[in-house]
Amino acid sequence: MFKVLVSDPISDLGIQKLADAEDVIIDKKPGLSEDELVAIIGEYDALLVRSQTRVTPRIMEAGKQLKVVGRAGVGVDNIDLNAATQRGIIVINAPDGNTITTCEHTFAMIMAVARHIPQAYQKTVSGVWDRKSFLGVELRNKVLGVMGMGRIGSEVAKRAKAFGMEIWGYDPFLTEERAEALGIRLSTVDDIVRNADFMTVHTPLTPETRHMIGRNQFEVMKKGMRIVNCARGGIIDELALVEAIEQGIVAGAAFDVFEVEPPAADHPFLKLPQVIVTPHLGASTVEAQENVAIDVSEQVLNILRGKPFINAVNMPPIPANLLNIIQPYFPLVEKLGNFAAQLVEGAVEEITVNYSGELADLDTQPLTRHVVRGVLSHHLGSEQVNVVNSLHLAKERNVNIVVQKSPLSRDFTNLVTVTLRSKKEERLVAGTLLSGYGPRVVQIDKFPVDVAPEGNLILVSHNDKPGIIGRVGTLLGNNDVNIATMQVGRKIIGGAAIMVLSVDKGASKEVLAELASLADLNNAKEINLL
Ligand SMILES: NC(=O)C1=CN([C@@H]2O[C@H](COP(=O)(O)OP(=O)(O)OC[C@H]3O[C@@H](n4cnc5c(N)ncnc54)[C@H](O)[C@@H]3O)[C@@H](O)[C@H]2O)C=CC1
Ligand SMILES: O=C(O)CCC(=O)C(=O)O
Repeated sequence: MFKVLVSDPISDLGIQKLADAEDVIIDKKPGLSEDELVAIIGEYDALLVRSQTRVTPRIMEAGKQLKVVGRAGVGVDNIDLNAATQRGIIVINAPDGNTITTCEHTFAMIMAVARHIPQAYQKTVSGVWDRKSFLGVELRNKVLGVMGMGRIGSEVAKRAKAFGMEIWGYDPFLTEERAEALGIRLSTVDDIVRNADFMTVHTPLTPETRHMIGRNQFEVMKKGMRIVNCARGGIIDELALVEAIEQGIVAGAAFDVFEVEPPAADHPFLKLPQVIVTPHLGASTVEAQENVAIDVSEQVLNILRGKPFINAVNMPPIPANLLNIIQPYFPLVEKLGNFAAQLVEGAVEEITVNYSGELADLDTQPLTRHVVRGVLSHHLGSEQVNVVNSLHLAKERNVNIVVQKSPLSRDFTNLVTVTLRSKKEERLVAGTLLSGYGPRVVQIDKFPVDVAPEGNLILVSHNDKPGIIGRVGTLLGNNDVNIATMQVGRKIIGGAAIMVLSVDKGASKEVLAELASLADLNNAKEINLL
C-alpha cells in the first residue's frame, strides 16, 4: 500500500483517480506547519502540494520513504529541488493544466488596470457616484511588452492580438520563426522597457529574472505605462515600482504575486491607489485546479507503481518517441551495471558505457542513469539510488562517468557495454535485447556468452581443460545446488575460459570457496540479479 499526503487544498475531483486506486491511501492534511510535517512525513510515499507548503530539506530528510513530491501547478519554487535530487526524490509538476486560466487572469488584470475597475467598484459600492476619477485607456494600438514567451506568455500574446495590440516579446528561446508565427515582434528587454505602454512578465523567478525590471528599467520607461505581474513576486522590484509610481512614470500596476506572500499589512502596494492586487489567484479556476490535480495524480501513481512518467522537474524530460525506443532497455542496462558491480574488485572509480548500433544516434542519458543506478545500488541499496539521483550520487563519490558511442555494432542491432574500472582491475559486461528472447548478456570481459541476466548466477573463471565441467557439476550437486543452465565461453582452445551457471538457489560462501579450490579453477563468484 502506498501512502499519499495531500498538504494543500487540491481539487477532490482531480485526485479521484488516486483516491480510487486500490494500492493507495490518501490523507488530506492542509495547513500543517513545517514541524508538523516533519513529524508525520516518515510514513508517506508521496506528498502532493500546491504553492503554500514549503517542502524544505528538513521535510525531505524526515521523509524516509518519500519517493515523489507532486506539485499541482507550474512553479516549484516552494520545493527544495537540490535536497530532493540528493535524496532521490522525484519532483513533478503539472505545467499545462493552468496555462489558460493564468493567461485569462493576466488579461483580466490588464483590463482592470486599464479601466480602474476595482477602484471604481469600491467607490461605487461605498455610495459615491464618481465618473471623473476613472478615465481609462484603450488597449487598441498600444504596445504590449511580454517578458517570457513560454506557455502563458504566448497565450497572453494571442489574446492581446485580438484586442488590436502590438506585441513585443522577449524570451531567450524565442526564435524569429516562432515570433513570426505568433505575429509578434521579437525584441530585447531594453527595447520593450523603452517602448511598452503595457508590460506583463511571464518568466520563472531565477537569479537572472530577479528584479529584471528594477530602477534602471523604470527610469527609461514611457510615462504613463502600466505593468502586470501574474508570474512570480520578485521579477519586478516592488520598491523600485513604488518609486516609479510616485514619480508618475507608471500609471498603474496589477499584481497577483509578491516578493513575500502574503504581503505585510503596511506594504505600499496595499495603500497606493494606482496598484491593484489579487492574492495569487492566477491558477484559481475550477477547471485549472481539476486539470493540474488530474495531471499530477496520474504521474504520482506511475512513479509509485514504477511505471514511466513525465514532467519530472529534477531530471530532464524524455520525449515520448525516444521513451518508446529506449524504455525496453532500462531493465537490461540496469542489470548490466549491477552485474559489472558484482564482478569488479575494489572501489569503482570509472564507469564507461558504450552504446553501439542504432542506440548510438539517440539521447542515451536516460539509459546511462539506469546503468549508474545498477552499479551504485549494489553497494548503496536499490532503495537509496534511483534514476533521479544516480548521476548525482556518482559525482558525489568521485566516480567518473564516460559515455562512448559507436554507430556500428558488428553482431547486434544494438549493444550496450559497461566497463567498470577500480584501482585493482577493469571488468566488462555487454548485453543486448534479442528479439524473442529479451535481455541477454552477450559478453563478460573478453568472453562471448549468452546468458539471461536474472536470478542467481555463479561465474567461474578457469582453464579450458577436459573434465572441469564435470568437477564443478559434481561439487555443486553434492551441496544441493541445482544447476538450471550452463554457458561456457573461451577465446582459444585450452586457454582461459569462463563458465556461467544459473542455479536455483544461491551457493554458500563455503561452497564457493570449495569451487575456487578445484584444480584449474581460478575464481568462483556469485552474481545475484533478482
Ligand atoms: N499566478 C499564478 O497563480 C501562476 C503563476 N505561474 C507562473 O507563471 C510563470 C510562467 O509560467 P509558464 O508560462 O507556464 O512557464 P514556461 O516555462 O512555459 O515559460 C517561462 C518562459 O520564461 C522564459 N524565460 C526564462 N528566463 C527568462 C528571461 N531572463 N527573460 C525572458 N524570458 C525568460 C523561458 O524561456 C520560458 O519560455 C512561472 O513563473 C509560473 O510559476 C504559473 C501558473 C499560475
Ligand atoms: O497553486 C496555485 O494556485 C499557484 C499556481 C502557481 O503559482 C503555479 O502553478 O506556478
